[in-house]
Amino acid sequence: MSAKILDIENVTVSFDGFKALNNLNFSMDEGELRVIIGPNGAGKTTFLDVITGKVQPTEGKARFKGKDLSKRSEHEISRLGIGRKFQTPRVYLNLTPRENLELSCNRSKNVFATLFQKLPSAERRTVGGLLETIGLATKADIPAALLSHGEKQWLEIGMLVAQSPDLLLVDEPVAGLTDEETAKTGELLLSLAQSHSIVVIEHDMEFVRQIARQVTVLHEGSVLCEGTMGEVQNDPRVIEVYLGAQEEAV
Ligand SMILES: Nc1ncnc2c1ncn2[C@@H]1O[C@H](COP(=O)(O)OP(=O)(O)OP(=O)(O)O)[C@@H](O)[C@H]1O
Repeated sequence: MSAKILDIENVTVSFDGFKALNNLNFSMDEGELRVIIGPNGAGKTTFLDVITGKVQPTEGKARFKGKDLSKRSEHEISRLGIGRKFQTPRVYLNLTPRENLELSCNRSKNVFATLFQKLPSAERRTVGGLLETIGLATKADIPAALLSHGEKQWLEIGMLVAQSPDLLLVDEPVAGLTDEETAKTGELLLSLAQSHSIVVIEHDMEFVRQIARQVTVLHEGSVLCEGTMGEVQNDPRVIEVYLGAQEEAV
């Protein structure tokens, strides 16, 4: 039996009686890349909030590598090895991509120490490798403010990876990106999936098709169905609550 990196058991989250998650059960193996889709309000963000400790379950348990996450702070959970990428990039715009990555490699030191002290050679190599991985080697030393929206997203993904998490949670990484940037983001996540477990939330179906192996569909706070992209997109329940509505909107 392979180890479960995430195990969510009968989790309910109530906001004043409204169940944003409703008896949700979900598990994921170590090394998996899982895409989560579902209509607006299905509970996708709340699901990530439970994993990162931002929201506590009203009922049920969330476990990471067998460790109960309840009553742990967001900071503690991040130190256990869970990194989260929010929808809008959070990079230091006045610093260069290299400096942003150096800071992330070295969270325990303060900003000035990181910027003005020489990094140990192993860390310099890591930053160099990360700049290659995220496709920003040629823009490593310009202010991050000059990067495109897509490049800022890749930089933030790189900053997350620099902290060596075992599990990456990535919320709508291609919203607002060009088609070319979207395809490159897919390649980046697929390459990171070789060495990390990753959960991606996304609405862009082209992108989901590009990266998805296993897809979980959330609806009204519960798992509606799970399977390969082919299985999920032909499931009449998914077409009814999600994909059908998406096509009408196009
Ligand atoms: N703090 C809160 N207080 C009250 N209701 C909330 C709170 N957070 C979320 N909700 C409600 O819970 C439901 C699930 O929200 P959530 O943001 O998790 O959905 P989602 O699937 O991420 O949606 P979207 O695709 O629009 O981002 C929504 O109806 C939302 O209004």
